[in-house]
Amino acid sequence: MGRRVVALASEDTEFQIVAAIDHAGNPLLGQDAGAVAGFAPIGVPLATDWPEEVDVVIDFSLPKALDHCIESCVESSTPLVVATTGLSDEQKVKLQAAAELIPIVWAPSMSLAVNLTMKLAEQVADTLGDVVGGLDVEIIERHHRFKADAPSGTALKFGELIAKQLSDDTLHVHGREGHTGERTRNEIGYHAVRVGDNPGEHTIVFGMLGEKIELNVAASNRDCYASGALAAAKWLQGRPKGLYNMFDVLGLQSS
Ligand SMILES: NC(=O)C1=CN([C@@H]2O[C@H](COP(=O)(O)OP(=O)(O)OC[C@H]3O[C@@H](n4cnc5c(N)ncnc54)[C@H](OP(=O)(O)O)[C@@H]3O)[C@@H](O)[C@H]2O)C=CC1
Ligand SMILES: O=C(O)C1=N[C@H](C(=O)O)C[C@H](O)C1
Repeated sequence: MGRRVVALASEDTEFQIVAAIDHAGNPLLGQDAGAVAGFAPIGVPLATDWPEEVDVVIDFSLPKALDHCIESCVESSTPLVVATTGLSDEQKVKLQAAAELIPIVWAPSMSLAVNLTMKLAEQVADTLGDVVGGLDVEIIERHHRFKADAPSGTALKFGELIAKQLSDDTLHVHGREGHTGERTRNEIGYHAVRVGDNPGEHTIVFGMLGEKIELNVAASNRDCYASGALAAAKWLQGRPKGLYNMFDVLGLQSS
């Protein structure tokens, strides 16, 4: 994702890339970030040093890298876009605490289509929550074989938003195996498929007795996430401290 963010930002005159951060063990350190992204050099080497003064930081990394990123942004009062998924509960609390000091956009998917589909999913769950015979919700996500976390942060977010529209005692069930017995009415099932270079696909199945609805949203490439993160970075400029998400950025927040 770092490569695509660099590529799209370097084509956008509103951005000036001043740093590209990776960890000390990365063999590409010292190489020009533009060239690493497959384009012309931009005069910014891949480095470990945190820049002193920047307008915004975009983080697509690993949970283990995020703590340092949050601390550095708080220390330098820099707005932050967090796209990394698979955070621990402790990290989520840390992020919330940091948002009391700096403006942060945090979202498991920066994609416009995914965020819009989340709104549709909320609407379906709200409308069908009490349907006669019951509503079964299953979330199937597909990603590339390199993905480190499962289920995807986006699948978990879909589940969280849908659960808010259903009963308070919703159970989140990850996969099924063996003699599971009948499916209960109050569970949301998650299924993580890892195949090839899939850039991300989510299918939300709302199953009833006699009919079903499926919402499917699929990326053709990863630029939807990079461009969403860049839109979030622009949107953050001049915002007060606080924790925001892509619904805020895209104007999809319900009143
Ligand atoms: N919110 C969204 O829209 C999206 C979120 N994501 C999430 O973004 C994250 C990154 O995804 P992706 O780019 O595919 O993953 P990659 O593994 O390809 O990239 C992660 C990068 O972070 C580097 N890294 C590791 N440790 C550190 C560190 N301590 N400091 C700085 N950089 C470090 C890795 O280096 P090395 O390879 O050497 O370990 C690697 O270059 C994942 O959590 C993914 O789920 C992805 C797409 C969209
Ligand atoms: O790792 C990925 O690739 C993606 N991760 C995010 C997630 O976990 O939801 C977003 C997107 O689906 C791509």
